[in-house]
Amino acid sequence: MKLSRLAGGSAGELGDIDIAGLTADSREVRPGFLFAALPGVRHDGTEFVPQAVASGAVAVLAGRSLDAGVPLITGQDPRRCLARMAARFYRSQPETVVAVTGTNGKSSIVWFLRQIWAAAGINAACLGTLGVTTRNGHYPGSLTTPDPVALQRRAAALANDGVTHLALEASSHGLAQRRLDGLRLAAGCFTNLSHDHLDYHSSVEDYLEAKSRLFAELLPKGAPAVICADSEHGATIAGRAREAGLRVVTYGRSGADVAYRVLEADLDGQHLEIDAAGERARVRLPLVGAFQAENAIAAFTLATVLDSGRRGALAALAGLTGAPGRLQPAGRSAGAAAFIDYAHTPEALRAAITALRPHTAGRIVTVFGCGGDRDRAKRAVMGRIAAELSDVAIVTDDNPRTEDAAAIRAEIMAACPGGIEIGDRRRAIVRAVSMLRQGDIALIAGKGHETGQIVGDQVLPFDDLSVTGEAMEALT
Ligand SMILES: CC(=O)N[C@H]1[C@@H](OP(=O)(O)OP(=O)(O)OC[C@H]2O[C@@H](n3ccc(=O)[nH]c3=O)[C@H](O)[C@@H]2O)O[C@H](CO)[C@@H](O)[C@@H]1O[C@H](C)C(=O)N[C@@H](C)C(=O)N[C@H](CCC(=O)O)C(=O)O
Ligand SMILES: Nc1ncnc2c1ncn2[C@@H]1O[C@H](COP(=O)(O)OP(=O)(O)OP(=O)(O)O)[C@@H](O)[C@H]1O
Ligand SMILES: N[C@H](CCC[C@H](N)C(=O)O)C(=O)O
Ligand SMILES: [Mg+2]
Repeated sequence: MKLSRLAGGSAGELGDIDIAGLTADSREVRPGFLFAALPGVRHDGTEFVPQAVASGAVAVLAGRSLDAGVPLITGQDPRRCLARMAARFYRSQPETVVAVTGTNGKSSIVWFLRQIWAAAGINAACLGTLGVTTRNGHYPGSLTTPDPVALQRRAAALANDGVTHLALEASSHGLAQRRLDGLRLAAGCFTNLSHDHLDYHSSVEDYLEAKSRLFAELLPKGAPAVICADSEHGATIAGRAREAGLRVVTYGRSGADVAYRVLEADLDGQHLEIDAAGERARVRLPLVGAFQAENAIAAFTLATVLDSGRRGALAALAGLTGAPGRLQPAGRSAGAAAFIDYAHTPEALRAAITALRPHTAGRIVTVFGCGGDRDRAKRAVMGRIAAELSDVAIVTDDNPRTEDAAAIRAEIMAACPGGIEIGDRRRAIVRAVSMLRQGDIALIAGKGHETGQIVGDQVLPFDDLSVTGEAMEALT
């Protein structure tokens, strides 16, 4: 593609060069590429311009003027320019793209929405922490919201494969770093906001600001903003959405547009009563836990506010398959049950333990830890929540990464009175399961679908689901 077209006409007389690809990483530059020199957390990408040019970059995008020795495009917001260039470069995207943001629930909602669409015969995909899922299969990914070049490349590949509907996760990093700024969005969803990533965002306000970009800046006027009415920050986001000319739609126990209540719950699912568009319906959701009902209702609201019929969407709820690692059953024996869950934030841990409480007359034994090289402030809070809400709390290792695992556990233990410390995750799980008596539940939290444990720079194979399942089988 010609540089002038790629730049949206802003490259002036230098725009006749052909651009073969684009990247923000000098190590990935190939001959004929445009290199985007972006300001980062650790480096300023302009440091790498000489290296990029030496590797064959024929144009540079930067936030300020500099002597690159090749045509230079400057923009005040180079991350946004890169996202838009990537969209022009890869050209297509699925017709309907929905972005879901919030601290918790994103992966679950996009996972459910894809299934509701698929049940209506739509060729749909979802993209996020769990990777990309289409009707043809599942492709693992690494980031929740990929960088804009990878994201636009993927969106185009999906569209070229006939995918018309895409539900994707908009992480706060992704929104702050403009990774989604090249997409044409049809609707947005806000779930909730609670303590997370305060190592990256300077304050809760800054974190909320990143999330609100989806509504204030990215969605086109008139698009639906689907917001959880039960969330503390829902009203703030709804205000921002209205100011931006969006159509606010709320869901939840107190939702104005889609309201629901749980009538009955057991270890295999729950009966919901749903009020939407002046009609009341009952559905059996084959998933456990209050937060899963909330996420399923979010997906139902998104589907119906766009183009899916209400009746089909209700029927699809009854057939939903849970997202891997989200309150996923991991075995039942001797009258006890075990679940694994991806709760790695304080509110998620609270939601997971609270979700299981109505399902047991017995005790809840919680196994959890905290990841290294991540927000330290959440460790004590998670310790307190686990101690308060569970009957037994076992503190173990999550992904220590480059930190000292014992030091992470000590920060949790300091706020987890009565907690039992077992660093080795397998031993912690086996111990938790061995404590179970008739009616008890074990909750193995923090790693959900992950299949490795990150220790230093190594990823050691580890899977909560199979370790817990084996321990449950051995329980008599
Ligand atoms: C903290 C964070 O979000 N970092 C992202 C950020 O990197 P950075 O600001 O640290 O980059 P940097 O190292 O300072 O370098 C600045 C620039 O120079 C470039 N560079 C760097 C070195 C070099 O040799 N050559 C070169 O060109 C880098 O590619 C970058 O563009 O910008 C990079 C490129 O634009 C991203 O790839 C990188 O994501 C890294 C991989 C990452 O791990 N991000 C995680 C924390 C993340 O985004 N997580 C979210 C949230 C998940 C959740 O909600 O739980 C996600 O969406 O997954
Ligand atoms: N609606 C919700 N309210 C509160 N907690 C929730 C909700 N949905 C999910 N959770 C908790 O958050 C965990 C992660 O859920 P999910 O993967 O759907 O969220 P996410 O926003 O994609 O998270 P991440 O940012 O880590 O990708 C769940 O395992 C559960 O513990
Ligand atoms: N996307 C999140 C996942 C955290 C998962 C948890 N197991 C941990 O390692 O803290 C992160 O990278 O912060
Ligand atoms: Mg996710």
